[in-house]
Amino acid sequence: MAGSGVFAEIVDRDGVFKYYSDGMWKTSSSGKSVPIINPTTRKTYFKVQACTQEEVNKVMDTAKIAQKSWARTPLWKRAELLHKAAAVLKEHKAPIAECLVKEIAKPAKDAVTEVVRSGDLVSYCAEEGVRILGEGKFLVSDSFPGNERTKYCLTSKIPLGVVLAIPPFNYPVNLAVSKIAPALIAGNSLVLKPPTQGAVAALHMVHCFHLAGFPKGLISCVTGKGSEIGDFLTMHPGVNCISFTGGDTGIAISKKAGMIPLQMELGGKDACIILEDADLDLAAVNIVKGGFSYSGQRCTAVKVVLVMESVADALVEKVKAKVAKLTVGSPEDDCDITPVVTESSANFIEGLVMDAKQKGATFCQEYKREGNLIWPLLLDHVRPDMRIAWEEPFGPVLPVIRISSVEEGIHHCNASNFGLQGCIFTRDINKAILISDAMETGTVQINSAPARGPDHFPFQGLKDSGIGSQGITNSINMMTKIKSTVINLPTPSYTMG
Ligand SMILES: NC(=O)C1=CN([C@@H]2O[C@H](COP(=O)(O)OP(=O)(O)OC[C@H]3O[C@@H](n4cnc5c(N)ncnc54)[C@H](OP(=O)(O)O)[C@@H]3O)[C@@H](O)[C@H]2O)C=CC1
Ligand SMILES: O=C(O)[C@H](O)COP(=O)(O)O
Repeated sequence: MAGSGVFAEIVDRDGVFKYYSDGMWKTSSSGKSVPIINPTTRKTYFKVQACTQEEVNKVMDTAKIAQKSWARTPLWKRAELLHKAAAVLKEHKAPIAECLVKEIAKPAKDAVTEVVRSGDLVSYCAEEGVRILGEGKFLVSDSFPGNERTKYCLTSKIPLGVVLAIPPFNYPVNLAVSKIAPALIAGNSLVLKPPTQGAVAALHMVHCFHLAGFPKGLISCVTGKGSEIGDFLTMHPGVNCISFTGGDTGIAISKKAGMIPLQMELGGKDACIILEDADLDLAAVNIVKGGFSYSGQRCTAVKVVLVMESVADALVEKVKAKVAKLTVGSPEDDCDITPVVTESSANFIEGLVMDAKQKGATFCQEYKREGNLIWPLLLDHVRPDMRIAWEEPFGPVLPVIRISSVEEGIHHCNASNFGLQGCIFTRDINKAILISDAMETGTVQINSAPARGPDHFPFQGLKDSGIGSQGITNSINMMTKIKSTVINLPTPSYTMG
């Protein structure tokens, strides 16, 4: 049960969940709260604090102070605390998963998986951090022309300072720890601004770090609508790095942020290219899993199928048969398709569907919606003049475009403003590599649906899909900078005896 047991201290007497600052759970002086609407019932289920700018300033001050002593904490001790946090997270997976079910309508099983995956990510990050931060580089001057060996250069990876983490609603725990753990193992302090939908799950996750015994002020969590408190956070002079996952908001942030490192993972329009020699059964399984998991609310979801005309009828029939077996209903019942996160999201999705209808797409199922719940919909014979061919529905609606050549498929994929992932189904590995090399996306999956996991794989978006690269190792490195220390010898010294 949310806010009970060890979590009782994170909620106030009025049932409003507190924010976390200076190692304590606090009620905001704003006297205002932000409602979290259960996507299934469309009624307020939780409330969180609407933090003030003054409270953000205080958080930044304590983060800056705490980071200085944290940077003097041995790597093995940092890792030890992260392992403890991972264990606490997993121990309390049930109440945290329940929050995900109520706040973002994540199917119960997937919700538990997200929390366990997050614990595993934190532990892997602890081990990886000890390894890669425990070594640097040693260079000698005479490797460059004209130099004797009179200089030794020692390089090490040093922390950036205060890292601001802003995760999205669809993974409010996993995409939070994917920023928190690398920041901490690298010696930074961390300020978290969770998504409104998913904030209570995130607060429970933060409490697990609190219970693990991290130093006061090192980790903070401020809540409030991104549209109200977001700019103050991302433009705050106390922030030394921003790691953001979400939509076009990230593009706006990148234009406002100062001279600081940015890690952005944004939207996607992941294309699935089906060649004539593809295993259509395998492709159909992956298209349904990739296109409809968590009701399509994943940046790595399959967002458009580009299928060779000669096999299109057969593929569409296979996909239709699998779509018909998807269960539709409440996340508590572990249905495959659950309500999308907000009414505005459902309205946006409906707009794309109506546009496709008006322009003549073939509806493989009747369009059906009840509140935020939209039944899975496959649209065939989609054409490039339809919005759904290019825009990201972030919902259970999947367009199929029939192509007459592989080049046409690659062209459509590369004409998108997005460049996150893509996938190819073919039995010819040579063709797969050629197409993969031609696709302007950060990742290409061969014979499987796009996916970010496993979480140690490098994960990056090109074009409007992001800045920099995620994945545990890349995130750790991105949250450090290099420092060189040069020892100057009075005379050349060669170590060859
Ligand atoms: N690449 C990915 O993995 C994801 C992409 N998306 C894309 O984004 C779209 C919208 O999803 P959503 O989660 O609402 O994404 P948003 O980009 O709107 O929100 C992502 C995060 O940014 C916060 N935020 C909002 N405005 C600001 C601001 N001005 N400054 C700082 N932070 C801000 C949000 O807080 P708050 O919730 O309080 O607004 C949330 O924590 C989706 O339809 C999808 O296209 C969404 C999720 C994941
Ligand atoms: O932001 C997202 O939607 C996630 O990065 C997708 O992660 P997944 O591929 O593991 O679901």
